[in-house]
Amino acid sequence: MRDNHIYQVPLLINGQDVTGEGRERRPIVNPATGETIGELTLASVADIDLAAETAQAGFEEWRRRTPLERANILSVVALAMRSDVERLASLLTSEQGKTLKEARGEVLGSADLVQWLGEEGKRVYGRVVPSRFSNMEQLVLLDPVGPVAAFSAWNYPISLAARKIGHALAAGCSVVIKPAEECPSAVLALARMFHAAGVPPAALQVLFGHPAQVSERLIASPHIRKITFTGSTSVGRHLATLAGAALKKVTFELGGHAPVIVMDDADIDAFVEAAVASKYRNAGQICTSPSRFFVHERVYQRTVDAFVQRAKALTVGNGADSATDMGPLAQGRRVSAMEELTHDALTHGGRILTGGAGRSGAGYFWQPTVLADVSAEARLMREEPFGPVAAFQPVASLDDALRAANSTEYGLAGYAFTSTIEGARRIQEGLRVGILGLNTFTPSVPEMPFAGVRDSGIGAAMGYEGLMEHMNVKAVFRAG
Ligand SMILES: NC(=O)c1ccc[n+]([C@@H]2O[C@H](COP(=O)([O-])OP(=O)(O)OC[C@H]3O[C@@H](n4cnc5c(N)ncnc54)[C@H](O)[C@@H]3O)[C@@H](O)[C@H]2O)c1
Ligand SMILES: O=S(=O)(O)c1ccc(CO)cc1
Repeated sequence: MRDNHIYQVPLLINGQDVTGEGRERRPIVNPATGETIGELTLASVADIDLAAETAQAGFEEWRRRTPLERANILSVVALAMRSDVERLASLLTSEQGKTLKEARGEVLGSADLVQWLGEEGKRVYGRVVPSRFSNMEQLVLLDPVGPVAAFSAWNYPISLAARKIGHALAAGCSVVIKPAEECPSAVLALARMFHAAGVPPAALQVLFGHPAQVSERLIASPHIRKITFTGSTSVGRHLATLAGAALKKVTFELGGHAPVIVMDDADIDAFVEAAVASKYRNAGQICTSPSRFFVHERVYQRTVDAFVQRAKALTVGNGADSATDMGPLAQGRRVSAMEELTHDALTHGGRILTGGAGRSGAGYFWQPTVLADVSAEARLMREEPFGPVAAFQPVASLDDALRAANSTEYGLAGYAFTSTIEGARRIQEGLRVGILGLNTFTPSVPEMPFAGVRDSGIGAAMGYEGLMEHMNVKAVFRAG
C-alpha cells in the first residue's frame, strides 16, 4: 500500500497526465530532511517516441500563430506565475532545498523572462538585402527551427525550464522538455500554466526518465531539430557527440568555475558584502557562482578576514524556515563532492578558515566554507565545486591574476573589482569568459545574452541572441 502523504508526479504528453502501469518510478526526496515526499513516473521508450512525434504536430500548429498571439499567451503565463508565486516557490524549496526567499525570486525572475521572450519574439525581423540583379529581390527570412528537445538541470528548476520553454515557444517552435528528475513538481506546474494560457498541448510536453535514454532517443528522432541542454560539461560533451552525428542545432549551457579578481584599489567593504551574498546564493549551486578568488597581496588578509566574518554569520537550515540564509545542497552526492574537494585542497596546503563540514542529522547540508592559500594544483582550483566553497589565493599583480583566472578550460562568468579605468579595460580584454561583471555580481537578466565560451558552452541563451538560436535563415531570391 502507498503512503498517502507521498504525491505522484506524472509525465505530460499531448496534454495528458501519464502515470500508467508498468512504468518505472523513482522517489522525490526533500534535501532538507532526506525524506521521500513524492514519486515520479519515468518515461518508457514508447512514451519518448510518442512525445517526439506529437511535438511535430504541435510545431505545425504553433508556428501558424502570429508572433503577437504567441506573445499574448506568454504574457498570460507570466501573470499566472506571479499570482501563484507562493505555491511554485514552496514546491521549489521542498524538492530543491533553496530558501523560500530565493525560490520566490526564481519564480518572479522567470515570469519576467517568459514575458520578455514573448515580446522579443515580435521583433525577430528578417532583412531585405539590396539586390545586385535588376528585377530581383533578395530577402532573408527567419523560420522557427522546429521541435526542440530541451534538458534542464536541478539547481534552478523553474528558471532553466522557463528559459528553455520560453525561447522555443517565443520563436514558434514546439518543445519536449526533460527537466531534472530530482525536482519535477514546479516544472510540471509551470507547463500546465502554459497550456492553460493557450499553448496547444502538443506544442509543450514534459518527460522524466532515465536521462541518457531520453536524450539518446530524442536526439536521434527525425522529428527533433534542435537540442538545448543545461548541465555539466561532461554530459554536454556526450550530447554534443550525439547531436553532431544527427546534425542537429545545439545550445549548451555548461559548467563554470568563475574567477574573481580583486585589485588593491577596489572598495573592499562593498566587495565583501556582495561577494558573500553571491557565493552562497542557492548554496553555491550556480554555474556563474564566484568560486576562485584572486586577491592582490596588499589587501589579501583584510579581504579574507572580512569575507570569513560574513560567511560565519550565515544561518544554514531548512529553506522553508524564514530564519535560514542558506539551505541544504540539492543531493547527497553534492555533499560528497564538497568533502572530496575540501580534503584535496587541504592536502595541497590550503587552510580552512570556516566551514569544511556538513551537519549532523538528516539532510544534505554543507556549511559555508572558506579556504585560503589554496594552491593551483588542488582540484578545487581546477574543478567546478558547484557548492558553498570559496577558494582564495593571493596575487602580486593584475597580470598574475589574469594568468591564474584563465588557467582552466572553463569560460562562463568572471568578475573583477578595481577602481581604475585602465585596470577594467585590461580585464575586459584579458579575461576569457562569456559573461563579465566589473565591480558587480549582477545575475543574468532577460535582455542580455548568457553564453559560455570554451568548455562552458556553445551558443547563447536570452537576449536577442538566444531567440536567434531557435531560428533557421532562409535566403529568398525573388525574380520577376
Ligand atoms: N550549468 C548549470 O547550470 C548546471 C546545472 C546543474 C549542474 N551543473 C553541473 O553539474 C555538475 C553536478 O551536477 P550533476 O552531477 O547532476 O550533473 P549532470 O550533468 O550529471 O546533471 C545535470 C542535469 O543533466 C541531466 N542529465 C544527466 N545526464 C544526462 C544525459 N545523458 N542526457 C540528458 N540529460 C542528462 C540530469 O538529469 C541533470 O538534471 C556540476 O559540477 C555542474 O557542472 C551545471
Ligand atoms: O539566478 S541567475 O543568476 O539568473 C542564474 C544564472 C545561471 C543559472 C544556471 O546555473 C541559473 C540561474
